[in-house]
Amino acid sequence: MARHLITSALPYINGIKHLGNMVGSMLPADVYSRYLRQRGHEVLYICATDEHGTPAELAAKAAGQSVEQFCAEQHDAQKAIYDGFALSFDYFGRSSSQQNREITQEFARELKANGFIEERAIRQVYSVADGRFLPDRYIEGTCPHCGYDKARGDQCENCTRLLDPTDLINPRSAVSGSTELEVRETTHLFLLQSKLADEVEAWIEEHGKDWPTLASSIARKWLTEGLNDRAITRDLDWGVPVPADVWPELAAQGKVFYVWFDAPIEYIGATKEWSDADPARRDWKSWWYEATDVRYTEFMAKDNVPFHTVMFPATQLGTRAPWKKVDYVKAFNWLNYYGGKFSTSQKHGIFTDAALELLPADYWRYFLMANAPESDDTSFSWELFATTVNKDLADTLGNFVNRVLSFSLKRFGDTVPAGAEPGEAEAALGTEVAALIAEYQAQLDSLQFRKAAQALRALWSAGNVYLETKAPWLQIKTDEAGAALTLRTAMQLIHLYGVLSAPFIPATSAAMRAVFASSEAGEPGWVSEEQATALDFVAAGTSFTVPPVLFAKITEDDLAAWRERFGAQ
Ligand SMILES: Nc1ncnc2c1ncn2[C@@H]1O[C@H](COP(=O)(O)OP(=O)(O)OP(=O)(O)O)[C@@H](O)[C@H]1O
Ligand SMILES: [Zn+2]
Repeated sequence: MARHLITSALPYINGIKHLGNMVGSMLPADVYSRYLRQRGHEVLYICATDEHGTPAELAAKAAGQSVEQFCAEQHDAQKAIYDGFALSFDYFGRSSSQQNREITQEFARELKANGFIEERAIRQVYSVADGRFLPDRYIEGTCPHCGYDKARGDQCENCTRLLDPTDLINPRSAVSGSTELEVRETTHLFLLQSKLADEVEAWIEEHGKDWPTLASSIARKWLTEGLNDRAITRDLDWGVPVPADVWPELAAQGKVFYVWFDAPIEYIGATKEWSDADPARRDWKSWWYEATDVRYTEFMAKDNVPFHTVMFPATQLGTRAPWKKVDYVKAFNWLNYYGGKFSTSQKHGIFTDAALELLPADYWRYFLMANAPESDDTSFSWELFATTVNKDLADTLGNFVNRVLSFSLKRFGDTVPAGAEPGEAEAALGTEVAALIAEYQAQLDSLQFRKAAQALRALWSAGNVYLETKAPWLQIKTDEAGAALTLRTAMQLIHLYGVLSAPFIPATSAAMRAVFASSEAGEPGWVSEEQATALDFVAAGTSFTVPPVLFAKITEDDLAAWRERFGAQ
């Protein structure tokens, strides 16, 4: 069995994430990790908070905290929410860790030794009032093309033209509003990506063949536009310092690496954090270095694709060391919320903390994955959310479980009833279920999450159709043994659902498995085709309990209140 390394794009530290972040990176990675573990694979799912950069510094300042304190608190706050969403990280690290600092510096040393880093003097805008150089996006002014007066130094969001800060009319600092700006010379390290362009292209040709179109097309577009040399350091207080043994002068000036240089390296850094927490049993290097038996899958939304398919591989290739590179890039489009993209800075949409206040994680997990923005941008609407929850989760799954168990309890007591031997209907059901499981597996193996959710729903529906056809509430009047068989068979499905639904709705799945006294505690395994066809998981005579309602229906009143609270128009 292959070992599976899985990472999801690092959530930035500047605040609580929204449902767009959740479905565009961490949640699908979790579903996939859970699925692979259930299939018996060795899985390492790594994520971390991305903590460096100017936005973190400014957010800390706004909160009246030191940046270290701010990041530590925000990391814990995000981690608590991810626990609430049942994200099964093997490790959730921090890009500001000592481990990441050391590995990032080592990458830079190797790139320098191989001739891929060089010092260049550049002219950059300095704000006298703020006492700092301003990154392009922190300079605002009037767009020379369209006259929009809040254009940023890197881009005008009104006409989308790319800008240089010196293009702006009446430039001012976005930090303080000061117009006392000067252009000063400063020296930075440049990663000579142009020297690596051919190699990266050849690597993508060879390894990107099976990537989904969204990932490979963005990577190719980026290459066609040309891989330029990039400044990989900044004049900031907060970041991985430039190593003094190689660049004593720059280190003395307090230069740090640019956040996009150290963030992907944190996938490795966080793996070392994981390993250092239990060094006797964990070996980070075996996952990353000469790791030919590892299959590495990355999850992210489309804006992160260039960094993961082009820039990070270029960085890895430039070290000339056998670092594990990505095998499969699962990229997502945007989840939108009424009139635009979910946005942290604009506080637009539903945030993960608020979502958990409304409903348990499984409601969100299922809805988000069943409607994941896989082939296109997708819009969240409260109506779609309510319909999905009410139809799929409450009616098709929850009601099935409750109906079967309550009726059986009433007529046959609290153990799985014996009754007649399985007949034709049960054989047909077993065959159908086995085929649906094969479909479900195939979709999960190819990371098609919407289709996988459809296959799962089809499995739940098959149980309902069987129950409606056999109608044990009528059967019992004339054929008690037959009614018992129907209920016993339906109970096999409840156990089966408890196993197969676990990647999507882990808590509810555990509740379904716990219905039967015979089920083993802990994470479930998977089912073979023979087991699925035989539908013989829980023996007659096993005691069971009727769980509380698995999914409550969303009412019109709930909807009205939520639309109002979350500004849905
Ligand atoms: N609306 C969205 N739909 C799907 N994925 C998203 C969405 N917004 C962000 N992502 C993804 O979430 C992951 C974490 O992103 P990050 O924490 O950097 O936030 P972000 O991209 O800055 O989002 P925002 O602009 O809302 O702050 C990234 O892979 C990013 O591409
Ligand atoms: Zn403009």
